[in-house]
Amino acid sequence: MSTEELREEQQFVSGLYARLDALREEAESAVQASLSQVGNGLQARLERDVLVAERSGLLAAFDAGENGLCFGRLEFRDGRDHHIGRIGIRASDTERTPLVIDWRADVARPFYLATGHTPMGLRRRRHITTEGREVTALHDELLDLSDTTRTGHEGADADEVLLAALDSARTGRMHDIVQTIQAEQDRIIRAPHRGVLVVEGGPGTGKTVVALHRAAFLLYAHRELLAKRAVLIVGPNPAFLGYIGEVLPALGETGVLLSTVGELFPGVTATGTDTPEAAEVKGRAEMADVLAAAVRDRQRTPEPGEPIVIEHDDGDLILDWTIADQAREAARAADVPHNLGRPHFAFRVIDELTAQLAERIGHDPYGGPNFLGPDDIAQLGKGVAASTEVHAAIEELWPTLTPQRFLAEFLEDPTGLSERDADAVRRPYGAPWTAADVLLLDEAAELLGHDDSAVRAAAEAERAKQIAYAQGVLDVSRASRTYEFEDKDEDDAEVLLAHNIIDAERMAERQEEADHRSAAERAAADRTWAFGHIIVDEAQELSAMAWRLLMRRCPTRSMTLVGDPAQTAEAGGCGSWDSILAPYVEDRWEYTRLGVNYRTPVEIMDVAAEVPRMERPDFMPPSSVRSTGVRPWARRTDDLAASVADAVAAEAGDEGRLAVIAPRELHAELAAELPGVTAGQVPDLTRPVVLIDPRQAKGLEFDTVLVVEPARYGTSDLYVALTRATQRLGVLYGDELPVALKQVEATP
Ligand SMILES: Nc1ncnc2c1ncn2[C@@H]1O[C@H](COP(=O)(O)OP(=O)(O)OP(=O)(O)O)[C@@H](O)[C@H]1O
Repeated sequence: MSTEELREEQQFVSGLYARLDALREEAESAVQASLSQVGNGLQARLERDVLVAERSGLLAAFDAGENGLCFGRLEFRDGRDHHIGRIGIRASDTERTPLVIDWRADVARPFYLATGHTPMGLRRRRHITTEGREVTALHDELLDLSDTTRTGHEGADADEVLLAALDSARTGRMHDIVQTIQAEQDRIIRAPHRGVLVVEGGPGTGKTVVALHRAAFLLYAHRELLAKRAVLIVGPNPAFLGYIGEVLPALGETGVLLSTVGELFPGVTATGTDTPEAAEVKGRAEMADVLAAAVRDRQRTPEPGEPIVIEHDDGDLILDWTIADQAREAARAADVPHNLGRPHFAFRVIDELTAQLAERIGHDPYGGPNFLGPDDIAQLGKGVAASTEVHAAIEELWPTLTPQRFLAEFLEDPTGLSERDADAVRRPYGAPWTAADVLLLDEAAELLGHDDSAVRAAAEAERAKQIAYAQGVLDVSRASRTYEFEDKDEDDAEVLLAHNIIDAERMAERQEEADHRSAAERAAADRTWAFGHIIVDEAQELSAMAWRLLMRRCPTRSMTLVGDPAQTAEAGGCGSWDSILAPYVEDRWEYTRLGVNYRTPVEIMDVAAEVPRMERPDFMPPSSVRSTGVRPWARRTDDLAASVADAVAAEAGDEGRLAVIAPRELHAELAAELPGVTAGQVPDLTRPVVLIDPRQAKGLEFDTVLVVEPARYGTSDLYVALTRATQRLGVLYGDELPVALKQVEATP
């Protein structure tokens, strides 16, 4: 191995870190300086906020660069020579020479795609492995086979770097894969952002990690749009979101909101749980019609012949069926949500009651015209409109409803459902909200609408004021040149932030953002937010009502959906991509498949595949990239807790993570024998031993997995549980072993 090459590369990388330090220092002192700036009034504050916001974005990216800043090098046949890194950095010379190219730039693509067959102009591709700031290894691949020069770092196996990554001990947090993205994954990561892209693949094929890198790529390629509108990533549960939460920050990206669907109704925290039956009913597409009908039911009339009699200073007002029915028809004809229809209803009722009063008061007993003129009638109308009794009657017939009140009342006494379904969802008023309720609350919010015209008008006026103000600031700044908006390292900013001009509108937006929150935070607090792109993981689990909610959050339908129908566990999960997508985009969506399993070694995958094969004999799992030579084992026991504890002691290594996957009803008993174990709804996955149930295991991975009482799981839950291990799998049971696992029992 040539130490000279290693030394040269180390020199380059050290220089790169020195530049990173200088840039970071510059950004930090700019932030400090502007924070301590005591300027005069609003203008100074605005300048300061803009600067701090921009520099903080830079700082996040610089921090991301700290680990694995540079991991590759491309030497082209035409003499071009580029280093590839986690972020792009330029030199401080006048040309702003690129020192390291962002992995997302086009020029970096051959790093992931070039092969001996299609070298894409490359002569040599180098993988640079670092620990901290130290270069520890180089792996070279010669793509131009006619080239006879050698560096001494040519590996026997081009996949050495990939295999080392796959074999490494797990930490309880997902890591990025920028160094080893595979060609089939790269194509998905960089696919055009418009429209719906479906990514299907078996366990461990990298669906999640690819989706996250796609988010990073899209934020890079469409920064102006996506930084403003934010990207939403939807995952199945909070533990999973914690597991994947560090990938994007490690890539320098923070403009992303990670959420479960159940967290997408601001102001509501779902703490309750549904029975599987209730969740299934609540997730059905027909719930949209059921709720719409329930809203119409709240638009009432008095019974014919039983009018509401309203006492009024000028005599009783009779609100009968005819008046209410006509007012209701008029309000419904306006074709607006319920709460916005209420003023139409109220207007009609007040009008009719006023006419009634005028008829009575101004009536000419001798048959002449009414005594009252238009002014008198208008005066009467004002009196009717001001009457609290009249308003109470209107409220009774067409109440103003919040989604929460409407849904709580509906669930207390469900209408429009079969008796069995109604029994499944019925529950007392005020019971805690569940994740499936959130879908119904969102639907209800659409049906009910919110009369916020006054609030919106005020917000628009405020925004216009801010734009005018920002324009003034820009004019002054241009004239006096007392401060610079442009980054001194503007080209770096171009690489990192893709901006260089601040216009008045953007500046006004910045001002709005600066005092409070990022786009992602604002999106989290706004039910009507339209995201720039939505990525849905474990998409096969979402119900029809969940899809309605998500589609409302993404009117442009710029979405990436990843999932594996064979891992569908929820009864309400949608069957096929077709049935999910047809109502929204018909057949205008792209489908792609990932076929290689990077997680589970072939020994474990062979066992796991038997499970779905029981139901579908032609089932083909993704092919595993690795083989460990370690076969899974199964053991029968009369003392489950003690045997699990023994197995944990025997299997847990010094490094890495072990998961005991067991039915929830056994958790207390097992945890008692496992000191230091982490369990519960959101277990700390970074701890060495974790106790979870099969549903919680979704999307996660561990070095070693012990599956307990597998006969108690459904097919897909068992398949998920068996495919979580990167190294070793053991099965412990007291009841019985499912037929699909009989072959494992035979192993010693
Ligand atoms: N190109 C790659 N380089 C290094 N590691 C990779 C690569 N692709 C996937 N992996 C690793 O493989 C493992 C499985 O990836 P991931 O969790 O994204 O798979 P998945 O398809 O979402 O699986 P599941 O459906 O079982 O949840 C992760 O540890 C991931 O980092």
